[in-house]
Amino acid sequence: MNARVALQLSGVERHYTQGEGVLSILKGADFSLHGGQTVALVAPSGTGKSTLLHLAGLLERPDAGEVFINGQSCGALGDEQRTAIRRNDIGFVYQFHHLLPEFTAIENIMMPQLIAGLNKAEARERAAALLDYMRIGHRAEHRPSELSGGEQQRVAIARAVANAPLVLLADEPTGNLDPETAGYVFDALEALVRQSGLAAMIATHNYDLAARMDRRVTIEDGKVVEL
Ligand SMILES: Nc1ncnc2c1ncn2[C@@H]1O[C@H](COP(=O)(O)OP(=O)(O)OP(=O)(O)O)[C@@H](O)[C@H]1O
Repeated sequence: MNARVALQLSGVERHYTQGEGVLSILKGADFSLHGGQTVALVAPSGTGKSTLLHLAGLLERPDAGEVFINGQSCGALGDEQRTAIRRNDIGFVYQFHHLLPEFTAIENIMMPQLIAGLNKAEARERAAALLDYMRIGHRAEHRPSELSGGEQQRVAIARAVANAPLVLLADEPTGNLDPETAGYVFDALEALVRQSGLAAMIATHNYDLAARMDRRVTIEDGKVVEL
């Protein structure tokens, strides 16, 4: 295993104001994840899984504490630098694929690479390789509406890793799939993580899938706890 710490949260706090009161979701959460490692985030609804993923993915800023990506402290960085890290080092997969409906599967995977500055030929070549790796090369020219749920999620995973991120964050990536489809989408995700050495944190309510990951954590009293 790659011993590099790809993602670290240190003393992270997140509080939301709700009317007159304050809802404290994270209260000094510590967590770290190495390259090549998978961790399942399994916690009851409303305990802060999405909040944790958003903070780890630099989509939100913590009220206190620090998020490190590949050893770099991100709190003091400006929005532009955070966006650059998010674009280059972090991949996201959501429960619903969020693919662009008017573009084909391969174009959806090319998009983040073009934004990152690759030329079209390079982006297409990598997108095609990822589609093959996810065993959906034959669906490259189809639009999302012409793909099954499992195929859409595999395209979304390929898109998330198109720029070879260090960290993959997934929020219920198989949540809207039947168990069998969820199983093979997860197989593809797992193979990709092993092969690429990225660090993956996957929020899931599926205990069978969680059991297959290297680690399992939950959120208890605003802290990240190993299971
Ligand atoms: N912007 C916000 N303002 C106020 N409260 C918020 C905000 N975002 C989240 N919350 C609250 O914080 C709590 C944690 O939300 P979060 O979405 O992180 O939970 P979750 O564990 O991902 O839940 P689920 O499994 O249902 O998706 C919830 O009670 C939610 O209502």
